[in-house]
Amino acid sequence: MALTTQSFESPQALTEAFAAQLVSILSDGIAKRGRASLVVSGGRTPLALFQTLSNADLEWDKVDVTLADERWVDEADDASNTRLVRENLIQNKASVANFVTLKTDHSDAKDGIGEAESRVANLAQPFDALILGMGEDGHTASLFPCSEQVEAGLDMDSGRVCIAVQPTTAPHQRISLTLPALLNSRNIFLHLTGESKKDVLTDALSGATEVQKPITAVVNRAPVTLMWAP
Ligand SMILES: O=C1O[C@H](COP(=O)(O)O)[C@@H](O)[C@H](O)[C@H]1O
Repeated sequence: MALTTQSFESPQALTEAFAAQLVSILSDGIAKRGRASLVVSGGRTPLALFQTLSNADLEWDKVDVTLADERWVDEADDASNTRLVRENLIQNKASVANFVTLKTDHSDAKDGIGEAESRVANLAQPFDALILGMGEDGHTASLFPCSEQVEAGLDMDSGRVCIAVQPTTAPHQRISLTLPALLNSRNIFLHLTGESKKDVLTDALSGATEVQKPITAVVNRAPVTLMWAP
């Protein structure tokens, strides 16, 4: 297990420090390789981070942004992670970034997998930075422990980059990057706020199986930096 924790006294302090680290990583990626890639998560946790990042000085026209997972809803829907990213991150100075979405026009996520994988394949990899979130059930990206697809999503030998997921304890069909696709990242962050999420992570890392708490599958295989504030 390789988890390094950076704790902050407030969500605002976390946001500022995290944004600065991401800018440094992405700038370094641009300097070394000409472009940089950032994989973000949806949900509520990254909202302030997205807003702060969107105002950061960076050669955003050389940055590719995509999502670790998406709810299979129209972009106009409040639950759309794409909408969240467009309205909060792909704004201001970051409005010129190349945002690659996972959602396709197919009505079923299973039918959109091929197209989504082709889009991701066009991005330079390994990704420079991956920001994961985590749900109270230990899911990360949309690798839900309650879903029939969790084992396939965690399969390191599947050869798949994306998977369609139907959670039974959360709304909406999903598309998610698979575990091997997520791990194909130079810098992996887990972004959590609040005591209860920290407790979930501590419990998960003290004996749960990867299928029970998919976040452990990431921490078991790669260096992960936990960015946490109360
Ligand atoms: O459904 C999702 O949940 C997780 C956690 O979201 P949060 O609202 O608790 O921050 C998120 O990481 C994932 O991208 C999202 O689709």
